[in-house]
Amino acid sequence: MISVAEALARVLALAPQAVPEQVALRAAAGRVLLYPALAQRDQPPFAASAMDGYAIREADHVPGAVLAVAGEAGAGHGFAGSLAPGTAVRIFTGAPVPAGAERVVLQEDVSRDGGRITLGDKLEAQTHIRPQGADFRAGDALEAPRRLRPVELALLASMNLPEVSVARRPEVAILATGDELVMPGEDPGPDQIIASNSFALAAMAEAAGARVRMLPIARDSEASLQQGFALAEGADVIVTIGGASVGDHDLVGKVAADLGMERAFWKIAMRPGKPLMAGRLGGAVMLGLPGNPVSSIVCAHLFLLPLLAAMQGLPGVVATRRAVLAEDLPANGPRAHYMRSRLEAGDGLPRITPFASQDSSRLRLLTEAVALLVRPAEDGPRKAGDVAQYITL
Ligand SMILES: Nc1nc2c(c(=O)[nH]1)N[C@H]1C(S)=C(S)[C@@H](COP(=O)(O)OP(=O)(O)OC[C@H]3O[C@@H](n4cnc5c(N)ncnc54)[C@H](O)[C@@H]3O)O[C@H]1N2
Ligand code: MOO
Repeated sequence: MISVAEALARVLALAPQAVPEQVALRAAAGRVLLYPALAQRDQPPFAASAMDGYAIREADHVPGAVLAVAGEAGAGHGFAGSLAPGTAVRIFTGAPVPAGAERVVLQEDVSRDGGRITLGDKLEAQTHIRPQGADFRAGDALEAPRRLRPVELALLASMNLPEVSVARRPEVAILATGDELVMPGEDPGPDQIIASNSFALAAMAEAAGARVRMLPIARDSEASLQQGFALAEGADVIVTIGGASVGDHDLVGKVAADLGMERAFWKIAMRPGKPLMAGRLGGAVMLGLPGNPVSSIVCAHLFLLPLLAAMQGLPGVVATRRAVLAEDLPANGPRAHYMRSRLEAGDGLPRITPFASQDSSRLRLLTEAVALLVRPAEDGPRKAGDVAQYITL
């Protein structure tokens, strides 16, 4: 059995390059910007007032100075002339600062009498002027690749970019397999259970930028699985659930191989998730996830999400963080163990406690977990207080 790191490297080696597509800014939320986006103009495009008040010359900035108000500058409507000595221009937040003006005094700090203002006794050091290009200059880049959050959309808009080049969303086909499965809301027979994993996997894939095609459940027969794979035609990633192990009804690997799947691996030194398989099937990457709900979801965190990231031009990494063990742990076996755990605040690093049961069928327990404690294969016994790695769920 190969290690988790080797398995991830082989999965990422299957990832095709990101395909660029041009989309309107309104459709770009959550998408991955593939190339640096260059500002088309300075922002602000002119020296702008940061406050409502009066634009004046530096030489006139003396306590008690009396200045004649020569005109007005509003946001969107600048003052046409230039500011003569001994004069002020009424100015509002966002307005271009008139030529000749060197600072803005707040309206609260002056008294106005008809066409004149008198400066107060106390003067401020701040000029209340935002220099041209203070936020960014024409040609400045929003670096890529990066996933676009709301704030980046606002930045791209202010750079005057109505469209951006983002990675095409990979399409993921999800194929649950098993005679025992029915969909939620259907009428399960006495030996049946409800298919649950696909709902978590679909949501995870969509949150990672993919489009999802949820296929009808395939039965434990070669014909039904072949039909399932046929329905996955055209998808970029085919995720199967279940039928991956060694039982007589675990036919996913066989049917995929018959259809020409080039296997990258089957079985990894990992718990949960041992029977994971991966390969290339036609134009798609195939990930064969184990059926146990926790196993499939943990494998999706460790392999499907990095794969989808890589397919969109992002690094395919699983971020780990550090925590302190809240209790002693016995030595780990030959498979890396991803233990469902809770976290609590500590002094410095958080404290992590794995649940007593790590049964890979227990979804409800998984909903209580916020972290997966990573126990490397063959890790020795650990003491409370030792530092360990975890993955956030
Ligand atoms: N003799 C051995 N038996 C098993 C081994 C082994 O090495 N030797 N490995 C075990 C491990 S580890 C896992 S994990 C499971 C996974 O096996 P499969 O991938 O073949 O999964 P199934 O047998 O189809 O299902 C396992 C379990 O999960 C339920 N299931 C399946 N699909 C869904 C779904 N979409 N939603 C909810 N639940 C699902 C299924 O009913 C089974 O209870 O094999 C061990 N056996
Ligand atoms: O590897 Mo299995 O996923 O432990 O239950």
